[in-house]
Amino acid sequence: MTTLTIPDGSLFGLDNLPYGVFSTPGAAPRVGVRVGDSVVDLARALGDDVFARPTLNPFMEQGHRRWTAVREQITELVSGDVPDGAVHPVGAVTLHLPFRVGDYVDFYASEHHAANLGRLFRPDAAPLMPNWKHLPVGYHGRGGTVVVSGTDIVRPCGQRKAPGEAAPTFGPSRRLDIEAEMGFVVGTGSEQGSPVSCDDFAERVFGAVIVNDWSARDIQSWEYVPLGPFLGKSFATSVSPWVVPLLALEAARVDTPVQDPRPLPYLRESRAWGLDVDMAVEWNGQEVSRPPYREMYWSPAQMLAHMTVNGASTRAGDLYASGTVSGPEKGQRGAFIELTWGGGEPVGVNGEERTFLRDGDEVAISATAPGTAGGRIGFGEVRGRVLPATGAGE
Ligand SMILES: O=C(O)/C=C/C(=O)CC(=O)CC(=O)O
Ligand SMILES: [Ca+2]
Ligand SMILES: [Mg+2]
Repeated sequence: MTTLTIPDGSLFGLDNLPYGVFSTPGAAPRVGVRVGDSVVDLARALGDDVFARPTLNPFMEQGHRRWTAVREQITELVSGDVPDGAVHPVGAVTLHLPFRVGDYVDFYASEHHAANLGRLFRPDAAPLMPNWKHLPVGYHGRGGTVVVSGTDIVRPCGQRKAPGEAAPTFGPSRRLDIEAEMGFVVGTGSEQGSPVSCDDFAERVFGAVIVNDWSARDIQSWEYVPLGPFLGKSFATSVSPWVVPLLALEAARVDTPVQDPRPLPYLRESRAWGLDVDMAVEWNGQEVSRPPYREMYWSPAQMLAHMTVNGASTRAGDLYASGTVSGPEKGQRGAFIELTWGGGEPVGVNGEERTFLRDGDEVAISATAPGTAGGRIGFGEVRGRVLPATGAGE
């Protein structure tokens, strides 16, 4: 038997217990839970084959009651002894995409981000569109290109047209950007024709991850009218490898900002699901921004209610992201297009003036929140490096 030790101040204490999918050399990927700097092999530790699978989906499909029971079982287990061979140092395992991604939706829930992008993309219009305070605006993204942290991102090619140019040219994006977001993973799906209410959010959603919605701004600004983001974003979306259960976020729950006008009844929550999550963005190892999730106007419960109010079904593994997290201050902006105001106000990164991403650049987004034990819990990070464009000439 092995006794687990949790370092003092660890962001992965017993009040966190995030799930991931890991492998050791020569063994198939399976579900693990992170405790301190260790990964506990749940199939071995709990003797349940639902965890001997390469994704969290089968476990998530078992539903909320089972998620609560397993969390209690794990707490008991790791407070005592864990069977030998069921514990691995986190540095010795490979972490995989933790769930099979179904549909992917991206919202636009930060008022600060939406207003800033409005000013940058549509300088002649009001910063916020008339619908923005009535519904959580979103678009359907591409679930098949969601990748786990650590996956390299090849610079996308596409049609680009700068404002002064008469016609588009084809080639590698010159304005490759990030978007720091939180993502929510549906655990138990819902039937077509059965909207999910705001108050059923915790029953349906298994947990949260950090998302980087890589965005090619030059491709985006040319293609997006009138149907919205398409190839400028669908080439890759990165997620962190640990899914923090919603059950671990009780102490992080806060009110959303005042919503005025009052939302329609289907968007009303008995108690708001704002989240007091602090995010940080590092560009080539230097922190450039600290986006505050608590500033998000729409809650993830409202997003789920909106996404299903027309009767659209959901499935285990569906992912929906919050939209870029930006606060009111400059140092709280979650995208480089905002941070550098369209590339016109470079930021200093390791002594260089930088605007958009260059080949070889690496971005890491991390997040923490208050835990139920009085300290903080961590989401880990989502990291990705930009590789040069391949295969496509101009
Ligand atoms: O305002 C626009 O035209 C575009 C906005 C975005 O690119 C943002 C988006 O993907 C949603 C978000 O992350 O907030
Ligand atoms: Ca986005
Ligand atoms: Mg994307």
